[in-house]
Amino acid sequence: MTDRLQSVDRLLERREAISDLGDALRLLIEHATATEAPTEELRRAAERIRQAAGPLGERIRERTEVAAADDLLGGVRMYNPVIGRGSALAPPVHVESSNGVAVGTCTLGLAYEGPPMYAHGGVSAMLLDQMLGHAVTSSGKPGMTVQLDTAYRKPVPLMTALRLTAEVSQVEGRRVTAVGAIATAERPDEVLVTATGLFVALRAEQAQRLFGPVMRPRAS
Ligand SMILES: CCCCCCCC(=O)SCCNC(=O)CCNC(=O)[C@H](O)C(C)(C)COP(=O)(O)OP(=O)(O)OC[C@H]1O[C@@H](n2cnc3c(N)ncnc32)[C@H](O)[C@@H]1OP(=O)(O)O
Repeated sequence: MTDRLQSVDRLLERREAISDLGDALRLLIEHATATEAPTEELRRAAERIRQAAGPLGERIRERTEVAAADDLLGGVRMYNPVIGRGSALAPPVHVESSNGVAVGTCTLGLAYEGPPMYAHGGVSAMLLDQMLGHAVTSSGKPGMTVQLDTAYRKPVPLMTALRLTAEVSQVEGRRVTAVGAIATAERPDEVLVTATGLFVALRAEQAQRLFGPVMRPRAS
């Protein structure tokens, strides 16, 4: 096997392990949120979790370093808080996007609760920001969100399969507008939350100023 194939294998294996750890953390968070276990059990669990966290903290990256398993240009972000399989915060949303249109699916557990039984409004905004971002990126003009307007028409139910949609609606020079919505998978035409986002493609000097350190090749 060539070195390149071996390193691709190692990368895939690492991503698989990161996803597995992410699944375990999400299970932990969901159980820790939903648990009505005895107080003593909570204390024991906290101790065990601290012990498990220790070795992971022995080698950590700086803010200016991209995760070794990520591929920025290829759009692989293992720890993105919406889509990242390795992120304990991410539902995670599964997204397909092309030509300025994005469709996503996810189910939100109790950890995302705002009003009882329903999602926190900030979580809905976060999901939609990400979805609009995918639509914009897939249109070939990636940018950063400079404005996000959300309208909450009906509450988003937890523990229910959701369908998220987004599409580019306008392109004006460096400014790209996209619109999106959250519905349940069962009733995709019944809109629960909508969002309109304005994205701005960065000028080269802006990209350099904001992302200079992570754009440099990794020292081996
Ligand atoms: C697939 C991956 C999906 C990822 C999805 C997640 C997306 C995100 O969440 S991004 C993170 C959140 N966003 C940010 O942190 C961005 C913070 N903002 C900034 O850093 C700056 O506003 C920046 C660099 C984007 C643009 O710089 P700024 O100096 O504001 O604007 P500038 O470059 O001069 O001009 C851009 C244009 O946008 C306009 N603009 C900027 N902000 C706004 C705004 N809030 N409303 C309306 N127009 C605006 C400007 O007026 C200008 O218009 P024109 O070209 O017609 O004169």
